[in-house]
Amino acid sequence: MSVLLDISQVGMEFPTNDGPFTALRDVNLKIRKGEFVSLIGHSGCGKSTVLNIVAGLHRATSGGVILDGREVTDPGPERAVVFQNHSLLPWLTAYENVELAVRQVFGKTRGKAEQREWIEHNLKLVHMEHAMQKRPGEISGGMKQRVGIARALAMQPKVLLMDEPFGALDALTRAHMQDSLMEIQAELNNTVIMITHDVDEAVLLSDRIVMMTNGPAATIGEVLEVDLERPRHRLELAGDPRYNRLRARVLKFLHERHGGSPRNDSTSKTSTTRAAADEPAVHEAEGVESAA
Ligand SMILES: Nc1ncnc2c1ncn2[C@@H]1O[C@H](COP(=O)(O)OP(=O)(O)OP(=O)(O)O)[C@@H](O)[C@H]1O
Repeated sequence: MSVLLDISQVGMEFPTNDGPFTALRDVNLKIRKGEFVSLIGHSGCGKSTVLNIVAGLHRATSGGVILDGREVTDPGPERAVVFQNHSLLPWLTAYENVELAVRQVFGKTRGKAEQREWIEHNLKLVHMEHAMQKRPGEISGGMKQRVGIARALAMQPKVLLMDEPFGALDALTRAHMQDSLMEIQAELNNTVIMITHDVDEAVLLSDRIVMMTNGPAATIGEVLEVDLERPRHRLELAGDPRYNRLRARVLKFLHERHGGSPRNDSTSKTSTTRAAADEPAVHEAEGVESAA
């Protein structure tokens, strides 16, 4: 499989009142088409900065990002972003929020009826067909995130960027959303980069988990291949020793090598000690280049 997204030697310095602050240094990652990659690391290590650079919202101060052969210099519809807080326009219905994005991307190439069909199709994908005419103020947090995901999918992006998309949801809603995302992924095979603080979420959803070191000058510490077959079912995986080894590997990185603890408390359930017995495939940062 060929590389779709190439993050190469990315560094980021922010100007501050105390002089330049180096948030990222030498971030290298190649992502293949159809891959689902999670970024995990302690709060403030630079995950959102990486995502924002890929989105074109920030310009890296060194290195750069190539998407499908073109350098990323500014935001564009081929890189749709789903934020933690839905970012829907409150005065528009769910349908109209998706319509806005569809018009932006397909306004000139698809007729009105075709656009309507496409909007409805994407709202159906996220199980929101029953609430298409509701405004964000009239639906739950999980439903708002579903609309945000429908809006992003409807743009048919080359890469879908998700910044803690389920971080503000309760555990049960979050689990439903993860299952929905896996279903959608099975159907569409999108290329996804998702930031998460939840180790279970990372293992359940990802093909690879990219673990970032603490800042300043954060970089990629390790990359873990999640070679669990799909479809994945959370209940079956809970008793699967491979799942637990992968989970423990991420926890080990977060707790032992880099101190502190991730924000999401679902990470505190399993001890890290079993990871050593039969280590899953882990690449040190340098190995990322050759792995891709
Ligand atoms: N515009 C900015 N100016 C100065 N420093 C910044 C700016 N944006 C981010 N930073 C700093 O860069 C570092 C990385 O921030 P970033 O938001 O990318 O981390 P994160 O891993 O996404 O954090 P969290 O998990 O808490 O969302 C932090 O130390 C942050 O304070």
